Amino acid sequence: MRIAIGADHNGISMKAHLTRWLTAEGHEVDDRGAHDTEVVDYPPLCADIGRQVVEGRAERGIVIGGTGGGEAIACNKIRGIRAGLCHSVFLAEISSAHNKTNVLVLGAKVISPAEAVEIASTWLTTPFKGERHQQRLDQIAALERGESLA
Ligand SMILES: O=C(CO)[C@H](O)[C@H](O)COP(=O)(O)O
Repeated sequence: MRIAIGADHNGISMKAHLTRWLTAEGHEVDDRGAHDTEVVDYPPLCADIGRQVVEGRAERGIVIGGTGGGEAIACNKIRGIRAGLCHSVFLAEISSAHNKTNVLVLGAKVISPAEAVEIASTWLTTPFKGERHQQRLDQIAALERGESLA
């Protein structure tokens, strides 16, 4: 799978760890930065990763921050992105099975690199369940288009 990965200054080392693992698993990884621990703002990075996905240059994206909360908010501002902040294997499973997330967000201050690998592995391999969950994704897409569901 083609995966675009990015991290702010808090996630550099976790990004390197995940990139090594993803590459060893046979994925094609595009490391979009940051490339050092100089303090950076994460919204431009989130926008870049999101656009890589919605414009088809990557099938999935992974973004790493300190906690990942702001990164998830920023990624979800990009039309077509469904970003899930997952700090457990269970959340990663539901994020793929129910939410069909196309960006995984992680917090390097919250989980270990080994946990990040387990979470990413589950997120990448869990299939979307469709059915009633597709109906909800359709409703989210309508919200994104500015439609009122009420
Ligand atoms: O996780 C994050 C947002 O949710 C960021 O990584 C975090 O807010 C960056 O903060 P700082 O510049 O103090 O390292």
